[in-house]
Amino acid sequence: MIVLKLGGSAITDKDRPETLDGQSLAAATDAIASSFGADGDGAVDELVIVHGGGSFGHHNASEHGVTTTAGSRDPAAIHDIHGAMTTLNEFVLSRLLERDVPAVPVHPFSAAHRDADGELALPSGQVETLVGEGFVPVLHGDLVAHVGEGATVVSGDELVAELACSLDADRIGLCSTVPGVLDDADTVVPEIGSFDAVADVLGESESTDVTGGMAAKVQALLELDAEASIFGLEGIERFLAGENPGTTVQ
Ligand SMILES: Nc1ncnc2c1ncn2[C@@H]1O[C@H](COP(=O)(O)OP(=O)(O)OP(=O)(O)O)[C@@H](O)[C@H]1O
Ligand SMILES: C=C(C)CCOP(=O)(O)O
Repeated sequence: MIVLKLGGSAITDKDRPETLDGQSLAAATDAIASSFGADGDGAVDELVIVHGGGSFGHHNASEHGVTTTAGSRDPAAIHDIHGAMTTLNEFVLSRLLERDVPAVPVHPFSAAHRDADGELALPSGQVETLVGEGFVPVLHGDLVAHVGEGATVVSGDELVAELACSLDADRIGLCSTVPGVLDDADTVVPEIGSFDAVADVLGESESTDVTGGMAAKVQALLELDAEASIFGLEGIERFLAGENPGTTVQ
């Protein structure tokens, strides 16, 4: 079982609200299509995809003052933010379907919630069953009901971390707009074993981002038992083939 996140910054133009990066999304979905269901060694047949928001959720959430901890009880705000994410989800699904990947949507807003402490509960039975039936479930960063807050943002990275545990994933990959975690000299750090070792170079996203950029990503991955990779678009095919492109977080 592989859990792969397509970062919003990799598949959208993060600086222009609700703008797809069509070329990058095509490259990502080409890479997935050539690995999923392929014959021979290393073929991928159990895959869950999660995508982030990029320019399709962060701008909306930011305008409404909604983050992973500060929520909203305004139905219009909720429709706006969730609607932006389902629009992007439709684009991702259609590009995958065009390439014969049996992709189907799973919307976290309808399934997950946070308790009063912000702990996320995400059922995974539907995802596991869909995978067992030959589908590729495609989840996305979204809003979730949050006790005492209305609804707050859940990032794709958080969903990946939850699914990795509940599905006991063998491999976890995060594709972003960078080729991995970069050091001061913009060189890819091959391995990260502790947050302190890289805290100085880890920052937020350069674009509007309500979920914490690279620092939050690394923190979420360090909490997992399994190792995870962070890589750029060019790394997807290698990752799906069993290699460790970019940065390995363990
Ligand atoms: N040390 C670092 N190495 C690499 N990127 C970093 C670093 N520090 C901060 N960043 C920023 O983190 C960004 C990646 O995080 P971001 O949350 O934007 O990624 P994403 O998951 O692809 O997008 P989204 O959150 O929209 O799904 C990079 O584009 C870069 O601007
Ligand atoms: C902003 C929203 C609604 C989702 C963000 O998901 P992410 O891009 O994975 O952080």
